[in-house]
Amino acid sequence: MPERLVIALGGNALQSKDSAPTAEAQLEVVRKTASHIAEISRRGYEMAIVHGNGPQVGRILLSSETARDVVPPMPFDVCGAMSQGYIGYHIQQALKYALAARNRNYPVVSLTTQVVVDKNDPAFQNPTKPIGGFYSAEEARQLEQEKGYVLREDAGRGWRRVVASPLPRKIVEIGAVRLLWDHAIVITCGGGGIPVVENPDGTLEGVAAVIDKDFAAELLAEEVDADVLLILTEVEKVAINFGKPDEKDLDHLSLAEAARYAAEGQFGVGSMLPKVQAAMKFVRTNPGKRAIITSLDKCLDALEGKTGTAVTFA
Ligand SMILES: Nc1ncnc2c1ncn2[C@@H]1O[C@H](COP(=O)(O)OP(=O)(O)O)[C@@H](O)[C@H]1O
Ligand SMILES: NC(=O)OP(=O)(O)O
Repeated sequence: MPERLVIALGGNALQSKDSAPTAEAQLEVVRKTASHIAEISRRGYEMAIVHGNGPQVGRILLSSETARDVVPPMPFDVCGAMSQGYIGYHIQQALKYALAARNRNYPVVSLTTQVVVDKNDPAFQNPTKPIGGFYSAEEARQLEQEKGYVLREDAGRGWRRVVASPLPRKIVEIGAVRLLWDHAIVITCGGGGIPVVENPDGTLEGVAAVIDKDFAAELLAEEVDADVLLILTEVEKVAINFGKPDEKDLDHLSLAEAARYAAEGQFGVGSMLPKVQAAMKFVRTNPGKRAIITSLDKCLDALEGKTGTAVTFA
């Protein structure tokens, strides 16, 4: 049986820090990302792909709000759906090409995916998810006053708008993902999924939030009974004492070690911490399985156990 992967793609798989955040620049980065994913597919793994959307949904929202005198602004959930659509389109197009270059005529499909959140999730009272671009402290103050945004300093890189990031509870389209799994590479739960709440009468309603894509990928991995949750980001390994002279890369983290380091504050809140938490949840629920945190360009070596940080139950 081929190993089944759920791959979570981080920001660097979609955008480069060195270029303007245009659609064209994104497609160029996505083409490189797609060649890594196509190579994973060529080695015989089955997979679904989850991607982030923080920078993209923030910019769509800003465009929509800026043009409010000309066209009615799009609600937040619709902006999330738009980000899912265009990022999925880029990955779908680039991956088809990268697979064909390896003589793999394998279908790729991106699925507009809604993810149910709890409307009483405390995250709605405490926005934490950075979206869009960066501002100076002065611009941030001005935006807070003029537009009522909430902005926070983001890891020494500048100020960013933050929005609620509730936990994913249920993937609405999971039945479609399961049907598609045996026939295609499915791009799903993009941007963590379009956040919706369930009304008492069973109807769904979009809400203003951005779900963490690593947590959504974890839920998906549980739901499709994946063998591996593969979280791809900028760093090859999770470290302790990150950014300090005594920084130490970790090849392996047991659940107990991960919990201890997390309690010590070893993982960046809003960056590495959610990845480690997602990995912990996956192996807690599936004690025989593994989660891997590594960089995009090391993904194959990491799957073969040669690098990356493997998170396992024991
Ligand atoms: N303990 C740690 N070990 C490794 N990287 C860490 C650690 N704490 C924080 N980080 C940072 O977290 C980043 C990954 O988070 P982020 O960039 O938000 O993820 P994403 O790839 O999903 O966009 C790494 O590139 C690194 O800068
Ligand atoms: N939705 C989400 O987690 O996006 P980022 O990975 O871009 O923060």
